[in-house]
Amino acid sequence: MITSKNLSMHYGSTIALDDVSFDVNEKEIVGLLGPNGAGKTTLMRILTTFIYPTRGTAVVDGHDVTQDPLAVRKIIGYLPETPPLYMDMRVDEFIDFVGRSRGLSGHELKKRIDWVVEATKIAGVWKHVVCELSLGYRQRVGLAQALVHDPRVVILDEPTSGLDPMQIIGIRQLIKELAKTKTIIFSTHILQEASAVADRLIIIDRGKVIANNTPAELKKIKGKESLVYVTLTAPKNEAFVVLRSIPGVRDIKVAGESGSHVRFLCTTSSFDEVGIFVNQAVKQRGWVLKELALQEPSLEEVFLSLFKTADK
Ligand SMILES: Nc1ncnc2c1ncn2[C@@H]1O[C@H](COP(=O)(O)OP(=O)(O)OP(=O)(O)O)[C@@H](O)[C@H]1O
Repeated sequence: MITSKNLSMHYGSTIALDDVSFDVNEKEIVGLLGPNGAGKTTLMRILTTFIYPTRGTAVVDGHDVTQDPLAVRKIIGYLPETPPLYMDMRVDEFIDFVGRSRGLSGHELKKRIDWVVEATKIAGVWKHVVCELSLGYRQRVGLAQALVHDPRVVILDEPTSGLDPMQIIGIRQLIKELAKTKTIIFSTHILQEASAVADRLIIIDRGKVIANNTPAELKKIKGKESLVYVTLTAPKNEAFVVLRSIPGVRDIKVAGESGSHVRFLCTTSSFDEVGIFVNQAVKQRGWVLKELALQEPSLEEVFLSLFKTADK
């Protein structure tokens, strides 16, 4: 549905995007993740044809963003970082205006308005003037204007920013619901949010894509070090010394003790070495091995290790 090939964007000497390529499939939810200034907004502004790239191409549903921007705009719903609202209009007037600007009228317009009012839960502020709305409601009206024309592709720049926890849950549910019929790209700083909602995460750092994986795949990306739990029926001090001597083991902690079992947590550069040495020690010393388990890294740990790697 979306293909980006070697996109670069330079603002003077600032390289906001550097050779960014990726694909987004139809009805996929893709989370764009990265620290401040990573290039997320720039990428979304290119895909929505608000700015043109310095180099490279992006194609949305067969339409090139630089050659056929109007065709792209027709099928995209966009919620920018700051919702594009007319402050002195009432919410009902504003959504009606956006719907008409998008070419809707009559029964079709009414049907779509009824749908966005329900989906974005703005019935309670429907007759309010936009400038009187709280940040959360402004965000929801921003979403309503992005969805009123039933776009096939929805691009949301930090859709949950400024929302309270209940509203955040509501927006996440809405994104999941929308993805039954639409392709969605959203940006966020919040890793938990991205992994809870997205089918795939594209992680950007200083204009470059440093990961493009499902949340499950990301967890499998091997960091430089692994955490391994080893539970033994063995004399604690002796077992500690043996584990400490295994090549690659940098740190050991006693993670728990129960009866004759001791649970160790080893930080190691090689899970395999720990396995080989522990099995040897168990055989030679008559210990009993109760557990040898690689602790799966959290997404946070993977995220941090990706950024550390990109630093080098
Ligand atoms: N109009 C502009 N003129 C000059 N530099 C810009 C402009 N827009 C963005 N930049 C620069 O491009 C880089 C990428 O910015 P961008 O806003 O795309 O990042 P972001 O990932 O969306 O950040 P944030 O999460 O803080 O919104 C930054 O260094 C930013 O300062």
